[in-house]
Amino acid sequence: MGVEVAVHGLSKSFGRTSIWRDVSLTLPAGEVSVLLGPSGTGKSVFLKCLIGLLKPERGSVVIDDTDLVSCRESTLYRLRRLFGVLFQDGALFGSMSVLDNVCFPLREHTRKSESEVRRIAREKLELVGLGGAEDKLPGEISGGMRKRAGLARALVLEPEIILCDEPDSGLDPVRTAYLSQLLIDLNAQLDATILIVTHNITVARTVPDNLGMLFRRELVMFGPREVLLTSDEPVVAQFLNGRRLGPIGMSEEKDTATMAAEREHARAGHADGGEDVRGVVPQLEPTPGLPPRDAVRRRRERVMRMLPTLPEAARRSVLASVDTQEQR
Ligand SMILES: Nc1ncnc2c1ncn2[C@@H]1O[C@H](COP(=O)(O)OP(=O)(O)OP(=O)(O)O)[C@@H](O)[C@H]1O
Repeated sequence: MGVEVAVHGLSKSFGRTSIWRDVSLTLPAGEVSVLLGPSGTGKSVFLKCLIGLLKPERGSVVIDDTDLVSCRESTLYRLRRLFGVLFQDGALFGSMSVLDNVCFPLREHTRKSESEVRRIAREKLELVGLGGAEDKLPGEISGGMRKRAGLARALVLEPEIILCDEPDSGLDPVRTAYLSQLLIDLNAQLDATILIVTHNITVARTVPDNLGMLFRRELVMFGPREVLLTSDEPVVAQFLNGRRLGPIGMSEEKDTATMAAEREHARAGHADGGEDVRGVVPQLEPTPGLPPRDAVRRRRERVMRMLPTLPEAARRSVLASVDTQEQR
């Protein structure tokens, strides 16, 4: 099973520019979490801090009782082996075939024989539905296939934690839906802890067990999906509905005068865009034939324990989903 990642009081700046401060959240072991946030709020920087590629000024990232921020270089190297990362652009080597790209981490980090390396790489390519593309170069396959090849490469070292930086960027809605299903299927098969960074509202609504959001250099919220999906918090509600009306503007933050003017426009019947979808939509389930996700049972127990602390709307939604699960 995947491991828990406990982030406490994390702050990161570049020079005098603070990216975010005092971020605390726990990625529960083996569950799928999504981190949302407008462009430029530091989601990718957060992922890089989690794997120790960037060093935050303050705070801790604890995995298996070890703080990855303050540990020695050799310990960091060992802890990094727990992670598989899908970078935004897939980060494939353009001159290597898809198969060689996926073999790469095994050749670099293990002493496995060449036939074993190829066997594992082919197995992961099958898992992401790329069995037939192994001899192609990255430039010869579609963007969606490159994402899946990047995912196969992220999986070869059997990671316990999978980080996906905008797996949906550049994909059409249909391919995004396939990728979302793939992530849920992988979670059912591997039981790894997964964190997905995205702007995509549909992914945020349908994939994760837990949702969080970064805005104005802070973690606005993080918790069970029902909490954010039923939240009236203006930033969260605006983002999850893709509306112009609200605190988030084109360059991240709006002043009060702009917000007031936009409210007037909306009152006068000017369309605001957005979907205005409210409430908790059903979460994706593994493809029929795959095992059920163990995370669902563990999460149910965990969320039931925290039920008294949740807002009323979230509580009702959790109880309704528990009823549905029990009726099956
Ligand atoms: N190595 C770096 N040195 C200096 N500034 C950086 C560095 N890496 C990122 N930044 C800055 O940190 C901020 C957050 O960047 P980041 O890529 O994490 O945002 P993001 O939320 O992932 O954005 P997007 O959704 O558009 O990908 C940006 O202003 C970026 O310019």
